[in-house]
Amino acid sequence: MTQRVWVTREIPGESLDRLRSACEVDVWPEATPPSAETLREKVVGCAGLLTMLSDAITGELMDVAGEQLKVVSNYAVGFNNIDVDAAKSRGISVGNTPDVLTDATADTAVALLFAASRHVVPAAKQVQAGEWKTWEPTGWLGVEPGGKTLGIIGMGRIGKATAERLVRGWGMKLLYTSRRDQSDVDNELGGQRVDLDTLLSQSDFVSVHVALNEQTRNLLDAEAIGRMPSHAVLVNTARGEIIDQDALVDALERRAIFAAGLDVTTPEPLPGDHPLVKSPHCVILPHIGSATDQSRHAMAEIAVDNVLAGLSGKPLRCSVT
Ligand SMILES: NC(=O)C1=CN([C@@H]2O[C@H](COP(=O)(O)OP(=O)(O)OC[C@H]3O[C@@H](n4cnc5c(N)ncnc54)[C@H](O)[C@@H]3O)[C@@H](O)[C@H]2O)C=CC1
Ligand SMILES: O=C(O)C(=O)CO
Repeated sequence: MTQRVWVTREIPGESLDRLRSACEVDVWPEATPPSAETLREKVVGCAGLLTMLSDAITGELMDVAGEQLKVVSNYAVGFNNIDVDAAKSRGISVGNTPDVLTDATADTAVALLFAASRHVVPAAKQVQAGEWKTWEPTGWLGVEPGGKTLGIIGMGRIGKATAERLVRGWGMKLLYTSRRDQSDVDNELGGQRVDLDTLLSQSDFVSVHVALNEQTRNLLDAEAIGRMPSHAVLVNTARGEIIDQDALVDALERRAIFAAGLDVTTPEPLPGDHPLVKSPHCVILPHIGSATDQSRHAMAEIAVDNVLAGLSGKPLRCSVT
C-alpha cells in the first residue's frame, strides 16, 4: 500500500518531486501554518510528516496520526517544536537539517549585531520618511565591535561560525559558554570558556545560539540581562523563548543596555504594537536566519532524504534521536 506523507508547507526546489515518486504526498498550500485542528485532521493515517518549526508535534498528535507513523522530518535544525522523547518511545524517527544553514544564520547574527549597534533601521527610516536634514556631528552615534569582547552563548555550529566571522574579521576577543570543553575554539579563535554570569558582565556584544529546551527557556531573565553593561548589544538568532522579553523591554526602555537585534521572538509573529517592535533600540527580523536560496534548497533536500529513509526503516541522513 502506498504510504502517505503530510507536508505542512510548500518548500523550495524539486525535492518534493522525489517524495511524490515514492509515496502519496499532501502539501498544505497556504503561506501561513495549518491550525492545530487542521494538523490533527491531516496527520491521521500518515506514515511520514515533513514539518516546520511552527507545528507543535506532541505525543498526543503522534497518537492521533496512528501506529503507522514512522518519521517526523523537521524543515529546520532546531527541533524544540517536537516532543522527541514521545517520538522515541513510539519508535518514530525524528530528523532535522543541520549544517547547510549555519553560514546563512551566522551572517544574519552579524548583520543584526551591526544593524543594532549603528541604528541602521531607524536611520534608514528617517531617510525614507524624507526627514534627513543634515550631517549630524552628534547624531546616530553607535558602538563599534572592533577589538571589543564578544560573548557567544552556546558554542554549537552557528555559535562558532558567528565567532569566526567576528574574531577573524573584527579582531574581537571571545568569551563563550558551553556544556563541554572546546579546545578547538580556544586554539583556533583564542576563545575562553566562562560561566554565563561572567560572559554577560564582561562582554560588549552578546550573541545567543543555544538550542531551546527546558534548561535554556528564559535563560536570559531580568537578573541575567541586569549583569550586562549599559553599552552592551544583545543579538538573538536562536529562539525567542530563551530571552525574557519583558525584561528585555524594560532594559531597553531604561537604556540599561544599548540595543538588541532579534531574528526570533515570542510569539512569532510579534504583534505590530509590541513595545519591542516600537523600540528605536531594537531591530527585529521576521525569522529569516536561514532564508537564502542556497540554504533553503539544501534544507529541502535533507528533509526529504530524512522522510524517505524513515519510511523505509533506514537510519535518517540527519537524525536528532
Ligand atoms: N534564526 C534562524 O533562522 C535559525 C535559528 N536556529 C537556532 O539556532 C540553534 C542552534 O543551531 P546550531 O548551532 O546548528 O545547533 P547546535 O546543536 O550545533 O548548537 C546548539 C548548542 O546549544 C547547546 N545547548 C543545548 N542545550 C543546552 C543546555 N541545556 N544548556 C547549555 N547549552 C545547551 C549545545 O551544547 C550546542 O552547543 C537552533 O537550535 C535553532 O534554535 C538555527 C538555524 C536558523
Ligand atoms: O532551522 C531552524 O532552526 C530555524 O529556525 C529556521 O531555519
